[in-house]
Order: sequence, then C-alpha cells, then structure tokens
Amino acid sequence: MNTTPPPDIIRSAYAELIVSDLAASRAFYVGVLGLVVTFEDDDAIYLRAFEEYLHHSLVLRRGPVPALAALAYRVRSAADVETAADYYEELGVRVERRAPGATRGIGAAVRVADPLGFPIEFFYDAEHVERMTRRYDVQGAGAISRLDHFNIVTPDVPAARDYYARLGFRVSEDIQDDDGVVYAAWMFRKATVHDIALTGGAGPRLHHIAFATHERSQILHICDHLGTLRESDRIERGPGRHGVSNAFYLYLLDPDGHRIEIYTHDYYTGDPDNPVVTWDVHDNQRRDWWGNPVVPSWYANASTVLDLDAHPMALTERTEAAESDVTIGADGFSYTRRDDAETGFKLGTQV
Ligand SMILES: O=S(=O)(O)c1ccc(O)c(O)c1
Ligand SMILES: [Fe+2]
Repeated sequence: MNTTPPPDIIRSAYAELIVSDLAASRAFYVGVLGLVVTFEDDDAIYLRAFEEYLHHSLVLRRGPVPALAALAYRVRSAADVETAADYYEELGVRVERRAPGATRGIGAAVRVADPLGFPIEFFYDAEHVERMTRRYDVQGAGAISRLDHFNIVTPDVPAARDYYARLGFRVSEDIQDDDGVVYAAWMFRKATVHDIALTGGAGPRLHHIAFATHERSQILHICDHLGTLRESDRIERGPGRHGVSNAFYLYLLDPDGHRIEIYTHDYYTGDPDNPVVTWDVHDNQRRDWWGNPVVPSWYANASTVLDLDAHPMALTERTEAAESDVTIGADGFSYTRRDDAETGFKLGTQV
C-alpha cells in the first residue's frame, strides 16, 4: 500500500479521443452536439461545453485507430500534480511528466499507465477561455453544459473499485447479485453520482464519455435533430430514465463508434454519510427505470484504449459472469417486482 498520499482529485476533466475523420467528427460534436471549438487545426479539435472555462473537456485527435488516448482528472493544486507523480511512481507504473502545452491549453501534467491499463492524466494549470454560460445567442436547444463522467470497462470491478477508493473516490451506487458478484460501480469525487463508472467486462476499454445538460428537453432536442439529419442510427440507447443515478439519459455513437452519453438530473452525493445504493442485477429497472431493455451492443461494444506509446492495449477477459448473460438470457429474465415470479418479465416470455 502506498506511503505517498494520493493527489487531491477534484473531478473528471477531459478526454482525448483518436478519431479517423476529423471533419466527420466535427460535424457530430459541433454540428449536432453543439460543443464549442476552443481551437482547431488539421490534427486536432479542442472542444468545451457552455459552462466550461478551461480550454477544453474533449480533444479529438486525428489518427489511424479510433481509440481513447487519455482520460484526465483535474487536481486541486499544482502541488497535487507532483503528488500524483510520486503516488504512481510508488505504485511502480510508468509515469510521464508533461511540460506545459504538451496538450494545448493544459499546464504541467503527469500521464500514467494506471494499474487498470488506462492512460490517465493529472493536471491543475490550464488556460482559461470564455465561459459561455449566458451566451444564449449561440446556445442551441440541445445545449450541453459540461463534461460529467467517464465510464470504463474493466474485468475485475471490485479491484478497480478498491484502486479508485484508494484515490479518494467513493461509491454512490453499484450492481450486484445475491452471491456478491459486482457487475458495475459508480464512484465520485465531485458531489454528484459519479466521475468514473466501472463496467465489468473485457478491458481496458472505454465504455463512454458523458456530458451533462440542464434539462431533459435538451436531450430530446438532440434526438429530434438527429432525426432531421436522417442520422437516427447514431442513437444507440434511450432516451430514458436510468435506475442507477436516476439520470435522464441518451447514448449516441460518434462517427468512429465512440459512445457519448448525454445525461441530466442525477443527484447530490456530497455529505460524508451519503448512502450507497446497491441494485440487484436481476432488477429490470436498474439500468432503465421504465424497464426498457438494454440493447446488446451497449453491453458488448466499447472503444480501444491506447498505452502511453499510442499502441492499442491488449484486453483481459472478465472471469466472473457477464451482466448481459445473467439478466436477459436463458435463466435470468429480469423481474419488475422481486416478489412476483409470475408476471412482469419484459423479455424472455415473448413467443
Ligand atoms: O444504465 S445505468 O442506469 O446503470 C447507468 C447509470 C448512470 C450512467 O452514467 C450510466 O452510463 C448508466
Ligand atoms: Fe454514464
């Protein structure tokens, strides 16, 4: 166990995605989602949402293999960047110090190959740009406010949970079965349901990046907009209401298949005794409060993750049961009412 304390992580702050066609990605992230371009050139586009004043919360970088290049957390001070370096050096993983400007708009940073196989960056200093909170002259009906969370696929959820707990994250909700198998967990540093979610499966892979809107109507507008463009095939799952987190949600697939969630209306978790909510993996309302089934691709597909040398990470398979096998399959028809074994099954009873 580390003798060096962990860095004081404030929140999930930005993601760097490799995309194969910058123009096509720009049409989606700017043309449909309405994210604001802070800077762009032939190699990359730096994007932010309307309430954000740091240089970016998403970098789209042109490259041969669509993948995740980095997930970045903001820490509370420049000293915490040094603490992050010490913490991960003591863990014995690869640690790279990055000079100011190594990523445009970001100051001195540390990028590590974390124990789960993800390229994780810690930074504090970053360029401030116009915060467009009140720029209603340019916000569309689907205006996105801010980055909210990362969701990663990793084979051993309890091990990942314990690793993030040592970094100071707390669990808000999780999904288990009666034998204590943990299928997913949601963990936070900022006082909402999560900054990081851990999805059990072959990993390391990126499941999604989520942005928050203020209102459900903004999510519905994005759906209508995609319909008008005849791009409704970008809608993978939702809109709907989550059980876990209670958020209203929509999952979209970008031109490379990276999954982006638009999310609103989760809840405050900031008190020290915030109760953990544990869901039964057979509860049909855990992932969609209205009981709508989860499309199989949502369980199966996720983005490749690059190592610090930009090589795709090899995957480690999950050894415990997969959620999609136990809930909608031969034996685990998800129930609507736990004590009602006769009715309420939405799948599996169709003839
Ligand atoms: O589908 S879940 O209700 O488990 C869920 C809850 C919150 C999220 O951010 C998410 O991606 C998925
Ligand atoms: Fe999410």
